[in-house]
Amino acid sequence: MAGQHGDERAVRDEVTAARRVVVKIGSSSLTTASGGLDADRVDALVDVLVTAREAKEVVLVSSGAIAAGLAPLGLERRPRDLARQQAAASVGQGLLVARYTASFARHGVRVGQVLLTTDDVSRRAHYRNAYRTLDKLLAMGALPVVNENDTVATDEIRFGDNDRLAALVAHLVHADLLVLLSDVDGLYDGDPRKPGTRRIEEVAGPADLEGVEIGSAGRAGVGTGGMVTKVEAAGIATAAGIPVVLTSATHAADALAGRVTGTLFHRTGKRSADRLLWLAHASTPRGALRLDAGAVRAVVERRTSLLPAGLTGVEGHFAAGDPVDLVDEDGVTVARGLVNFDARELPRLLGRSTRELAAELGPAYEREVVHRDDLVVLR
Ligand SMILES: Nc1ncnc2c1ncn2[C@@H]1O[C@H](COP(=O)(O)OP(=O)(O)O)[C@@H](O)[C@H]1O
Ligand SMILES: N[C@@H](CCC(=O)OP(=O)(O)O)C(=O)O
Repeated sequence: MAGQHGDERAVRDEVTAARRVVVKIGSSSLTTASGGLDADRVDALVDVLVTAREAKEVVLVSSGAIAAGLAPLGLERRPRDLARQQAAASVGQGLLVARYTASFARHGVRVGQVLLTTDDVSRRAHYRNAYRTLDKLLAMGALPVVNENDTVATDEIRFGDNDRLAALVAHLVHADLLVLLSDVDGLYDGDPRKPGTRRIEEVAGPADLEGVEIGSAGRAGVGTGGMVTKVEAAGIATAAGIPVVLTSATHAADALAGRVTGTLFHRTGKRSADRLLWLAHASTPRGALRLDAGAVRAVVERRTSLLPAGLTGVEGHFAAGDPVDLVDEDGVTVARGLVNFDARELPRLLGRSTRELAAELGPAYEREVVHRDDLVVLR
């Protein structure tokens, strides 16, 4: 696929010119074979990021909290249960950030730790706040080090992998480039441990991924999603207008300087309305609202708010502000949105006009069930 696309040069130029970059590094690139953080590898990454900062603003999304916490807690491998993973993350996150703080301090650079959950990025007030904090850190010359807030995230609301988190952070901070660093130097057309597989140099769109065997985590055993989550993350970022370079940590300097390395994913879409990307990819629906055919047309085609008149059913236990799926009469999900009512309030509103409800129950009931600004169409 290399060189087949006429706009390759233009995309490479964009990569070189990127002013704000999100770099994500996986656990497998930060740990030693025997477990624990590898100070030399952290230092090597930090040196590259410090050089990149001469021309760009850099946000680092770093995994490694769980991996760093294993040895200090006497664990031989990554535990499967959430509670022990969270205990390891709690111990490891402190060690990880201490390591980055010391390593960046060699260059006089301050780091700021930012721990995010899915709620922080799918609810409007939290989203704005996360953006403001990251933007301010950059403006004040500090380097944000982002990770998921592993110790408080429950199974339902976890990202679980930092690849998708990195794609969403790239969108959140309005980055012009996402660099995913792993222990493998790009996307291969099959499991790179098998002889005969080849690195794919460019992915111009989903068609270039047909027939590619995208496998799970590698031999280090400390990573989570393998290539699957990296390709998903690249899909999210490129659809939102951000090109992605996927390569190994050892090629980080090349990637950041715009030299040809790893796999380059071209952007496939334009920058989308801010928070809605998070709503589609970061939130877990807490319930479902069933819509009649007229409401489906209004929401999907005319992009209007969802009113109680178009509702025919409610499922799940959710509170006002939670993400819910909007499903059609056949049960197919057509959109996702943040609902303005608790689940228990909705049954009495089904099929009623807002005017009728306001007259009967008071002006608070004149509001939309889901406002169009809080709604993302999924089909
Ligand atoms: N098609 C593929 N191309 C490249 N790597 C792949 C592919 N399929 C599976 N992998 C595996 O994915 C691993 C990277 O994922 P992971 O271990 O989760 O890394 P990280 O800790 O960097 O997030 C590689 O080491 C590789 O063995
Ligand atoms: N938040 C977790 C990250 C999990 C994760 O995505 O790991 P990886 O696949 O190595 O990027 C941690 O810090 O251990």
